[in-house]
Amino acid sequence: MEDYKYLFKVVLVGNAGVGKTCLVRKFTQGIFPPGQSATIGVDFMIKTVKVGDDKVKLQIWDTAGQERFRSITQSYYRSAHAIVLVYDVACQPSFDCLPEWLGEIEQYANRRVLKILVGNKVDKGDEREIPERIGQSFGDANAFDYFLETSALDATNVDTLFHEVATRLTVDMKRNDDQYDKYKDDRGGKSNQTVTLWDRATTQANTCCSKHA
Ligand SMILES: Nc1nc2c(ncn2[C@@H]2O[C@H](COP(=O)(O)OP(=O)(O)OP(=O)(O)O)[C@@H](O)[C@H]2O)c(=O)[nH]1
Repeated sequence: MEDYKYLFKVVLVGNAGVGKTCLVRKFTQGIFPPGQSATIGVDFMIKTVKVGDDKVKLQIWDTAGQERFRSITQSYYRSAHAIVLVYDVACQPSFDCLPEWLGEIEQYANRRVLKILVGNKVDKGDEREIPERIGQSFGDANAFDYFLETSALDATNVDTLFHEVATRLTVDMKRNDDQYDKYKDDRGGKSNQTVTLWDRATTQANTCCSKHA
């Protein structure tokens, strides 16, 4: 029996070079990899975090931003509980491509997916091209659940980002569990598979199992 309550799949997307791999490695391994090369296809890493008294396992999928991998990465959207869309605050084209990425999310992801917008590389200071308030208003206007700015280089908000994802998904899952329990109680303890719940089988532990280069 695995020692965690929930398993969540988190998928990072965004233009090539915005820092997706560096964010994942900073969070999972505590390092900023020197000379990080472009991701080929997809890669994943796992980290378990505590949310209150619960252990929650995050399976973090790091996708390639390059256009040529698009058909591979699209297939990872469907099973994601959260999608983290990353741009580089010092790279206007990476921000300008956000609507295109949103289109992909709408087309391929679950309608209830948690959507997080991240402006990375805030350590770049004077090189910044996208002010924080512009990122925030894009997030608000496009129904993102959460927006924040990060730096994989100096670790700004990296833990906060993934803990926020874990916390929001756990709260959501617990709410579903409560509804499920209430539903069973209402039926005198009998459950019925017609109840619509969020991907329970794959989520709950111990059940069965650059864009432009
Ligand atoms: N200054 C600064 N540089 C960063 C940061 N994060 C990543 N980088 C640099 O940006 C470049 C690209 O980083 P990656 O993590 O490979 O970017 P990616 O989004 O995974 O790129 P693809 O795998 O091609 O999609 C590397 O040279 C990193 O060193 C950051 O927070 N600050």
